[in-house]
Amino acid sequence: MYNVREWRHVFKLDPNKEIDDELLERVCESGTDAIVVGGSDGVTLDNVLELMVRVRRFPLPCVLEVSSLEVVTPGFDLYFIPAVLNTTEADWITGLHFEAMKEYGELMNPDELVVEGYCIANPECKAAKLTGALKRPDAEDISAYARLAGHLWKLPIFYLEYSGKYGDVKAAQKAADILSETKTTFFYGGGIKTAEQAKEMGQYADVVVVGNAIYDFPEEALKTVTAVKNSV
Ligand SMILES: CC(C)=CCC/C(C)=C/CC/C(C)=C/CC/C(C)=C/CC/C(C)=C/CC/C(C)=C/CC/C(C)=C/COP(=O)(O)OP(=O)(O)O
Ligand SMILES: O=P(O)(O)OC[C@@H](O)CO
Ligand SMILES: [Mg+2]
Repeated sequence: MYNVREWRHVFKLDPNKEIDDELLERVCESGTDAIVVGGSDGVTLDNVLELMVRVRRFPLPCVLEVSSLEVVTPGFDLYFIPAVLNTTEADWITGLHFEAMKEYGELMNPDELVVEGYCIANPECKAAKLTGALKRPDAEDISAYARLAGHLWKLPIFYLEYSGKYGDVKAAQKAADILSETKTTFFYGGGIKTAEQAKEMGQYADVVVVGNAIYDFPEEALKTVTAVKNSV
């Protein structure tokens, strides 16, 4: 299932964090729709390849979320390419992407690349500090970014990112309303620690992303899959 429009839930695994074989197996066999390999610091080609090989033993899509040029490598089913909508630093919107086109343009298969319009709504998270997305967008701003991604740029994915912090449910609801009129798939990620939270965001987001909870609260994290899939 390589069409993100059909997904409801993904686990994001951080190559810079340890996960044992038993937990990895439970994560990959949980019924989640895909594994996204990504993180914003300490991500190297070595730890990306190591995790890719381990995830590849399981029959579900394995996606690399490209956070630096160093980790671009063949072998994944899909490549998610973040472009940060709410930064003024051009490197994170088109700059590194331009460098990537120069370096990998002739090698890449465009069908495997999926652009994510990122709205980073937690200015304290690492990705916000890295990319200079330091102004907290309010619900109205988030709606405007959803319109930018969905109506104007017609991106495949709008990603409302609260990395590490549970987000504003009303803002997610408004973004969902806007994106429901478009072909853009709405990803929500950030701070989901319980099945209840996953279910709540799953009412609005097309795809719910669970990251840190896998490492911090694995039993609860595993329950988020059915919670999202059973929500409307
Ligand atoms: C044959 C071959 C080589 C094929 C490959 C084809 C290919 C993939 C070509 C590259 C195409 C391309 C356009 C690449 C883009 C290059 C690039 C570096 C773009 C910039 C991306 C970007 C904006 C990064 C900023 C950081 C960011 C938004 C990361 C997203 C992930 C994220 C937010 C993780 C959360 O971080 P985490 O570490 O989990 O944080 P916590 O510790 O707080 O949890
Ligand atoms: O790690 P958490 O807070 O679950 O966030 C998931 C993902 O959106 C991070 O990019
Ligand atoms: Mg993380």
